[in-house]
Amino acid sequence: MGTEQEVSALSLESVVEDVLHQQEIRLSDRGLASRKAEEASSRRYEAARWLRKTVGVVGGKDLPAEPSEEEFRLGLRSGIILCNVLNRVQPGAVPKVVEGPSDSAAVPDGAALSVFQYFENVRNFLVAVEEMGLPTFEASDLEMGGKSARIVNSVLALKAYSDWKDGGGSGSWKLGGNSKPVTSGKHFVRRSSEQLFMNSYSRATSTSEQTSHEDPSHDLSQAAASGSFHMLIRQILSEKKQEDIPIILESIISKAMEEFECRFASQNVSRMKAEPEDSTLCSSKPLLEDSTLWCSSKPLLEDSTLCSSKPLLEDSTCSSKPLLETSSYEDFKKEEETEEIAPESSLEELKSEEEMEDKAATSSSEDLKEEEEKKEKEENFLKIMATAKILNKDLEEKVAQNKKLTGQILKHESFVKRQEKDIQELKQTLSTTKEQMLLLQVKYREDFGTIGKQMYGLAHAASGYQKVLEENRKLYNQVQDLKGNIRVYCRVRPFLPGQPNSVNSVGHLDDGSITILTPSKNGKDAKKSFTFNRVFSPSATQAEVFSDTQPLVRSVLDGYNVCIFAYGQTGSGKTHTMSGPKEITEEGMGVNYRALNDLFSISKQRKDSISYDIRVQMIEIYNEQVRDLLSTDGSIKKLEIRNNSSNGINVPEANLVPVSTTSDVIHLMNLGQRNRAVSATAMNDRSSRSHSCLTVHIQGKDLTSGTVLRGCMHLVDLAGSERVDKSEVVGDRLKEAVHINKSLSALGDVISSLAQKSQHVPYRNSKLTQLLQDSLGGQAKTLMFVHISPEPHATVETISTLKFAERVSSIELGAAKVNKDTSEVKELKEQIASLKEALARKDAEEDIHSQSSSPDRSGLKSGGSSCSNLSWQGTADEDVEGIHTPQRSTPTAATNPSKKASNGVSPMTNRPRSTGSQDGRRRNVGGK
Ligand SMILES: Nc1ncnc2c1ncn2[C@@H]1O[C@H](COP(=O)(O)OP(=O)(O)OP(=O)(O)O)[C@@H](O)[C@H]1O
Repeated sequence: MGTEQEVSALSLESVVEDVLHQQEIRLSDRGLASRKAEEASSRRYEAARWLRKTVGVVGGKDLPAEPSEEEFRLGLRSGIILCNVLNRVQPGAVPKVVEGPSDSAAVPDGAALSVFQYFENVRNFLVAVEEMGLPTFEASDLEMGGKSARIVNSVLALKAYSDWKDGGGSGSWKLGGNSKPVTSGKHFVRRSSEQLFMNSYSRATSTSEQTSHEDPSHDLSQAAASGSFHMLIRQILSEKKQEDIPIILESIISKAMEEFECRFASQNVSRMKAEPEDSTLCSSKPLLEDSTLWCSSKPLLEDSTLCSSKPLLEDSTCSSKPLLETSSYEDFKKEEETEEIAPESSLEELKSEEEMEDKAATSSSEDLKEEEEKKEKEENFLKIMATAKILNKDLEEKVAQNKKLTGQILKHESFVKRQEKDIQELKQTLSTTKEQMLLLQVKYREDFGTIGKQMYGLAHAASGYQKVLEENRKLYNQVQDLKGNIRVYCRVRPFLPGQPNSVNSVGHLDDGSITILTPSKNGKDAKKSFTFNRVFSPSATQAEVFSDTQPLVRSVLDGYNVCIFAYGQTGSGKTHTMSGPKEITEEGMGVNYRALNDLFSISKQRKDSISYDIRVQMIEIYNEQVRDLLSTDGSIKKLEIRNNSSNGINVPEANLVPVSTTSDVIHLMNLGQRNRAVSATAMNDRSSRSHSCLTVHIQGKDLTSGTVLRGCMHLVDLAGSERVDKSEVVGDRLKEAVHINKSLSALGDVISSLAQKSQHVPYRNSKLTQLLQDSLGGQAKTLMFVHISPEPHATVETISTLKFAERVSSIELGAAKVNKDTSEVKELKEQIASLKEALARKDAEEDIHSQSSSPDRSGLKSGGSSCSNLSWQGTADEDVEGIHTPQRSTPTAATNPSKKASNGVSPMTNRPRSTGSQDGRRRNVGGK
């Protein structure tokens, strides 16, 4: 509200100020102001000189002879000079003059007590002067600058009165030359002097508390007098309601306008009525003219409504007080008449009147000017009216705007109400939604519970499915085991660095089959496909290769015999698969290392239930000689292979080294590699010139039952078959190649026999077949890695190799059996052994006894020996098929002439051996 009030007040004030300012500018344009100033100065000097002359120095301070307006005002401010001079003129007029300090400068102007006392003086002076019927002024005129004119007038009137009195006081005294009897009482209708003073005083000390807000026009007059129009408007509006402001402002303006119009009308009437007596009225009342002029130059601020602040104006011009004061032209006329019927004037007075008339005549031109000025003032007034109308219009517009704003506020209010209603509805919806959410949560929880149960069932079913799958796999393996098929994995070597690799003999390859291309052939001969248990591409890693081998390796710990052997053409990657590259890295480690590491970790896992003893042998068959690769004394001993060993060790003379860590294995492998016969050939710069065999012997004792499990694993890296024309070997290398090829050929024969389920299997045709007899024809689990090279020039050997592998994979060995000795079997074995020993001892004793009693019996004995030998020979015969050829040869040659034929020459003789071999195998199984 404050801002709007201020704006309204300011706009109103600015309009008024603007008009006043324009008026002043016009006045100054005509030099009126300067003229008035000159006139005022001369009158002031006159008054000052008279005062000085009459009272001299009063209150310790002299009044200058020609004081400035300020000096004049300040000089009389204490009222002492005024009271003194009045007492001189009219002794006793002011009974008590309050004297101030001798030096008024010593007391600050603002000292409250002094000021109050001074007001007392001034008040007394003004009352007295009023009583004398002389012109007065207002106490506040002494306080404010620019207000000395009325003081001067009053002083000069007193002077005139004094002069009149000094002149004898005859006749009636008249201000300005017109006789005016002091004793005749009041010559002008006026309010009481007390009221006059109080009005003056109240304005001088007016505060906001003293201002009535009930009547805006009154406030207007008050404020205009105090010069704080802006403050007033603000004050009026401060306590009003927003919607009342335009109405109040409108009321102020309309009152102002009414006042203007009234005044304007009054002025016109006044002028019209004054015109016939213009010469007398105007010429005889210079003071009145001044006042009129002053009054009309301040139409708004100091108009008739503000008359209370202009006693002089009230006194002199009724026309300026049409509303509040009762003075009017009629009154004025009456007074004039009263004056006219006053006591007769003296001759001098008449003279003076004549002079005045003359003066009036001479000043007629000035009157004309005055008339023009008045007209101009009227025009100005009309302009002010127009401005006021514009202001009114502005106000009306503002009222309209206010109404519009009020409408908008109402709209907003209804909008806010709607919003509140919406919010309530939303809150309702929210609470409903919350409830629904809670219900949903409960339902979801239930659903989740149900889903959880179902999931659990599914998981159970899934695990069951996994179990079934596992079972299937087991069953498949069991079928494989029962059939005793030799597993065959095929691995294709990648092209070696620097080799031309644009043409590849391997056409197609997947997990279980491989197709070899023969570009030289056409038609269906150009492609040959083979199927194996597993086919590894050239990119297969060592780890991938081993992962498929791992289950087989682990079965050693369960008491099975396992044989893994690498077969292939020279340079096809056999050594790489079994041992790894020349520089062994963790990723490059071959099956040998990985298998042993795996055995170690499993045995550690089972250490609480089974105690394992792991030992290794490493031998090679070089030029048909068995050599110990773990020999540390540098001597290469020729070793024998025995297949009837009860402890499963076929080469008992070879070093059997216990191992328990990977580093042990690495150490042994390095030793074996160093001892192995390796040479560079045209096909392979590090060609193995021997078959090497790493044999792992494991014995596990069940810590609970005492059952002993024995497993044996042969990890064989065969020497590569080579076409000597291609390998370009001569001398020792050629001899090696011949032996290698011969042993591989013997292996091929054994495989063929086994594949054809021949009754005779020629194991003893080579050391290699003798060594692998248990694995190829026994209860072992056997895996062959068949290696091929991708080079096209090796295609013939590749196809031949793969055909051989196919034959191997068709071999059915029968179910592998666990080498498990229960304690009862052990006992029985021991009993058999002791009985055999006892029988042998008895036989020996009997032999000695019969030889000593009868020489003929020696031949019988020999025959008996032969039987017994037969009996032994049966075992020996097994040895013939197996290992103990030297032991076997002597008794066989001596006791069984057909033995020679049994060396694979005659199928007839071969059959019982073969059966014996099969029986031996069975016995061996029984023995185990
Ligand atoms: N899978 C393979 N990845 C990378 N290189 C291989 C792979 N197989 C073999 N080689 C490399 O081929 C070369 C011949 O391999 P390796 O010596 O193992 O053949 P081999 O069949 O043992 O030969 P030989 O019968 O003459 O002893 C070696 O340099 C070997 O590192």
